[in-house]
Amino acid sequence: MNASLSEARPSPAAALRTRAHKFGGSSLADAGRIRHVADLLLAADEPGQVAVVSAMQGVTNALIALAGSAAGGRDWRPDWQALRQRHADAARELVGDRERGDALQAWLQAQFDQLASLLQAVAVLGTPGQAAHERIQGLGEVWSARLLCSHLRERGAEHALLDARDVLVVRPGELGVAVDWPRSAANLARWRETHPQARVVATGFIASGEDGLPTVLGRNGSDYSGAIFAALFDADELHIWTDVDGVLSADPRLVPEAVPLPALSYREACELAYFGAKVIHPQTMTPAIARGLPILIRNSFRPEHPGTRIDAAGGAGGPVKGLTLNAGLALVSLEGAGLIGVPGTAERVFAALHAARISVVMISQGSSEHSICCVVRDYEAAAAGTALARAFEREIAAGQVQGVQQVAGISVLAAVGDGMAGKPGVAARLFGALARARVNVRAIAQGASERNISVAVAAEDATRALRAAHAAFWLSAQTVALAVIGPGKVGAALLDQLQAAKPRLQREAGLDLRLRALADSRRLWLGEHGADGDWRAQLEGAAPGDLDALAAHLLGAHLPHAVIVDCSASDAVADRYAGWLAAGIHVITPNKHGVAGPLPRRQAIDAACLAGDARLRYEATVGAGLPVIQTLRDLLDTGDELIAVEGILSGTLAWLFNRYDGRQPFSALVREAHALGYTEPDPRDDLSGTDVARKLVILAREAGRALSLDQVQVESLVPAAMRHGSREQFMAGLDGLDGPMQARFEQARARGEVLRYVARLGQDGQARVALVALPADHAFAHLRLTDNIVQFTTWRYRDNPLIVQGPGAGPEVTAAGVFSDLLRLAAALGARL
Ligand SMILES: NC(=O)C1=CN([C@@H]2O[C@H](COP(=O)(O)OP(=O)(O)OC[C@H]3O[C@@H](n4cnc5c(N)ncnc54)[C@H](O)[C@@H]3O)[C@@H](O)[C@H]2O)C=CC1
Ligand SMILES: N[C@@H](CC=O)C(=O)O
Repeated sequence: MNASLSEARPSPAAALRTRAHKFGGSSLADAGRIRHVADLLLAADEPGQVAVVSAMQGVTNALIALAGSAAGGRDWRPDWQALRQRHADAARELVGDRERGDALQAWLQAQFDQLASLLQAVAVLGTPGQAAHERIQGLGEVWSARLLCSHLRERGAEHALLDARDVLVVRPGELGVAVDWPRSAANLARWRETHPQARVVATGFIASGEDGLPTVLGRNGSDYSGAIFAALFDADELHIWTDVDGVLSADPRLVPEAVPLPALSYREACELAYFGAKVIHPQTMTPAIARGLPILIRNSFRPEHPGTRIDAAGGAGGPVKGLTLNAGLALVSLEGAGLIGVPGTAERVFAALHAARISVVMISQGSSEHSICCVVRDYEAAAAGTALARAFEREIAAGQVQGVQQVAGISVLAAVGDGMAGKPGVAARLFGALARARVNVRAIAQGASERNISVAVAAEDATRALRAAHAAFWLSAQTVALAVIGPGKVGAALLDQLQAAKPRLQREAGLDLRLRALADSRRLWLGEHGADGDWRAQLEGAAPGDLDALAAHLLGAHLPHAVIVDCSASDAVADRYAGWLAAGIHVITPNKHGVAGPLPRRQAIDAACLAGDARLRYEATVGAGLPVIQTLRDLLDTGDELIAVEGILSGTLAWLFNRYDGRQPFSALVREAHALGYTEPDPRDDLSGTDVARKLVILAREAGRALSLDQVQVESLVPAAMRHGSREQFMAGLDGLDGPMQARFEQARARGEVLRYVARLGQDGQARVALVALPADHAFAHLRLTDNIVQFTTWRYRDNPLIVQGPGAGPEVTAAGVFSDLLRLAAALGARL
């Protein structure tokens, strides 16, 4: 707040003669803000200074409302009184000197009395009339300029006060008011004779018409005044002070990650402004562009921020500087064989729209000339349709044109940047991002200047489209809306890993993994901005909820990408994958029920993936964090042929038989494995061989074999009597395993062999998982802890199988496998990984 203008952006002092400043209403909201503006002006090291001001925040609207009340016969006095009081209070705070203060209060009272007289006249007439309306609207600037100037003088400054109505002459033009430059310059020269001060405060927004009556410059008029006075005073720079850090890369209400742009060319600024960037109006720039005058957009609340510099060069940057979104539009199109190769069609379309006084936002015509379409404002679509139907009445009647189609609810997304010109791949990047965000493009336009690519999309997709495009051009992180189901052992480890990695991923990979939903078997937590902080606490306070709500919440976020990570072992959750994928939600899981489940379910899942762009990743289902599936996929994708798979696919069973030496009960080891998080939630899934069989099914299916779980020969280690009942009952009766296991162990030992639970998928299609006794020097006899080993015998690796080996169970390694899947997916979605 204390930084001065010159500290904020040093200018070559020797070269600088005059700097123009324009302060918007938010910079002059109250006495405190006006004082701050004075601080900035007084601290500026500039020989000449012109400060052009808007009315205090909200005052112009209040004046328009007062005129409306008076014209409508309503009592305007309370609002008039409130406005008077607001200015009187500000004056009291800004001017402490009794004499000056009294003079200012008297001047204000006279101003408000004049306003009251005007309002009385309006009330009598029942309409303000154009002249009175313009006079009333522009009073706010007269008052704010006087307040600022009086305050500056109170602080010893010598600022002159310029009422723009005494100098600036404008006339109505096709594109708004046009300046009468010669007359205005002559008026200024005359005014200067009596006001030679180097520093001036001038009113924005207002001017005189050619008839000498007060008038206003229209929307964004104060910015325009800033540029006009900058030109009239022959300033070197125009600083437009507002309440944001310059022109942002996108509307921050739609893209909270939008970033301030350091530099723009005039053309880029015009394109962005035209398509909705609110900071600067193109008209504002015309006097500046004509003189090559740099415009700086700066934040009066943060003067130390450099803001955005707009000049002819535009500065460096990526191919796309910013994105805008124009809402409330409609598509109007004309289609038919009667348009092909007929000269003058476009002319007739635009002549008809011009005659109906409809402004065209965007135009698109394919080279086949079979159709031509325009985007117009929603509220003008019906009139546009009627105008075109009338213009092509003959062709429509003859069936050469199929009538006029209208589609409401359209938004236009525009990517803008001088750097797009001549750079291949920019459009591809934009359209790729939109495709991955599931956004359908209705129409496209790109001018030959290649400075703007505009796409028409359905309004409901617009925010998602904008965010996807924003991330695609590295203007912000690639944002992924994430839900985690099943924060048990693996899920909790994953969530902790995600939380720890989040800042680094955001910083280094431009990836924002935003946790927006969490569900376990009892509770559902849904969040708006991501569970930054303690996810355990979020879940703790959560209520029951269903997974439909979770999916709807993810999709409703307008974030480009939605991912569900299922870390449950639930069959019911896996049953939803196909639906989620079809809805465009990516799924990542270590849960085997989806990919190893019944064939029809798996086929539905695969079909959903094929039909859309959503992906399913499940590396951790086999081998936890080991790259088992990826290895097999790479072999097959490069043309190899799977002959057989053999290995130890259960971390739990590997650990149990690596550890079991007959001296301690087998059941004690099972309890330990369960506590260490190696086993399935129900350890019978491991001991029965079902978990291993599922993994074999997953690998077989990966190789294109339609294997089902019931086709796998499975040897269960769970005695028949212990197969039913709850998990708790099973765990309580675990000792029942000890006798049979001890016996098998002793038999093997007597032969010098070891026990290992081995899975095998043969060339003949036979799939078998069983406990086998192996010679003590067998490769499978020398594994450690939870090590899995998977031997792929393929056509290329037929003499010596390719082996993947390493820890195959445990929450941390499994979570890491799931996380890697998520990052690979994010990379495919456009993150810099
Ligand atoms: N532990 C390991 O080493 C490995 C585990 N996996 C798989 O990871 C998954 C998770 O295993 P753990 O974390 O050990 O299990 P866990 O029992 O610790 O956690 C399961 C979580 O799922 C939740 N859940 C269960 N049914 C649900 C439902 N219908 N809706 C929502 N949430 C539900 C539970 O509330 C719990 O939070 C399993 O599918 C397992 O096969 C895969 C590879 C290795
Ligand atoms: N319980 C399983 C966990 C991984 O799938 C195992 O032990 O391998």
